[in-house]
Amino acid sequence: MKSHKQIKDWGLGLTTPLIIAGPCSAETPEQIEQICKEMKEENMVPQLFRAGIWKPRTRPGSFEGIGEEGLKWMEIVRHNLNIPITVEVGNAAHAELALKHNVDVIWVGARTTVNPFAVQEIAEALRGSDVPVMVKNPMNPDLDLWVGALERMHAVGLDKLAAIHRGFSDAYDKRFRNKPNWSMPIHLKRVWKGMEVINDPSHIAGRRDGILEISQRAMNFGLDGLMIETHHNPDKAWSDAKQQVTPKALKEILTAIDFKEPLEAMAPDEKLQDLRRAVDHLDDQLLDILQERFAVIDQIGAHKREHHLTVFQSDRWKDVMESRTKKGVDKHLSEKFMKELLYCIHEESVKRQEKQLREAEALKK
Ligand SMILES: C=C(O[C@@H]1C=C(C(=O)O)C=C[C@H]1O)C(=O)O
Repeated sequence: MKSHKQIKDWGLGLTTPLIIAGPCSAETPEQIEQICKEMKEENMVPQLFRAGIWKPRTRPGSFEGIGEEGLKWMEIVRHNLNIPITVEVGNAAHAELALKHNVDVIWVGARTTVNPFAVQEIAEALRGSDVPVMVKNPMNPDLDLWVGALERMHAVGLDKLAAIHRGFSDAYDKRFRNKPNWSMPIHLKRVWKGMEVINDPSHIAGRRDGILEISQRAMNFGLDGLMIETHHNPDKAWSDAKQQVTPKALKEILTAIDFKEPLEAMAPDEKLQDLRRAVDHLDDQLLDILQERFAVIDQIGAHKREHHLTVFQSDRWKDVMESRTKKGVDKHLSEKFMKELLYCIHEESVKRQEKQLREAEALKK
């Protein structure tokens, strides 16, 4: 897999869990100054200060960001708090301006990640610089698109990379502003070894009282940091008012989180090794059972071929689904898990039987 530099090797003195905080948008020099002041007073200076300078808005008419002027205020923050700064870029012009103002870390937003043209344009604009780039997940849960955006950065020589999980747009589930998909960062870490994923609970929850819970879950899953929108007067913020927290509330949230240790960093103890051996053994049994089940499925397939029957049998399938789901639920397995598992098994069954049919037909010819 592509080699990249992890957050600790970006040369900015950052460590994980990386805490990034700052307002959704830079609004005025006074606003930025006040946030810094309260961060200092609360002894809650993050490792990296964020602010949106250009805001991609769903509909025209809302605040679209202060523009280049805000970058000058950000440079003052760096001086004032003595920490690096990060802003979002959405096109090549933004990227060039960010470099001109020595922004320490650049991030690509979800609405940009979905567009490979825009991502490529940004990558080209950053070519030759050594700036670290964090890529937010695309709006839709498409792992390849996310990985692809990171690859585009890597291909122009940018090797200080990280990802941000900010959740995914969902038409129906309105419990979140952007629904988290915890498997997605785990898959990303699997396909790109060592890729760190920061979590953005502000955009996932969409409301400040949901931030702690989402942050805790992100830490439970082993994500590598948090980006939390912070404003001295959240209710009066020019964008994302509902999801921003004060520096004081940020401190309370961070104090309440139980930060977990990544297990990879230490050797598993005896107890854990024993339990894992038990899991290994059970998985072997599970595979034997599956092998047996598919052997019977193949026999049913042969029977269907002889008797000219279709592979998919809806009444039987409905019965299998309902009875197994109920049995699973009685054994404290979730209904969702049971259905997903059974769908998966059934799909494989009908594919195998259909393949048998195709092969038999090919032999006849
Ligand atoms: C095995 C069969 O073929 C298909 C596979 C099923 C399964 O995996 O349990 C059930 C119904 C069919 O759609 C069958 O007809 O019994």
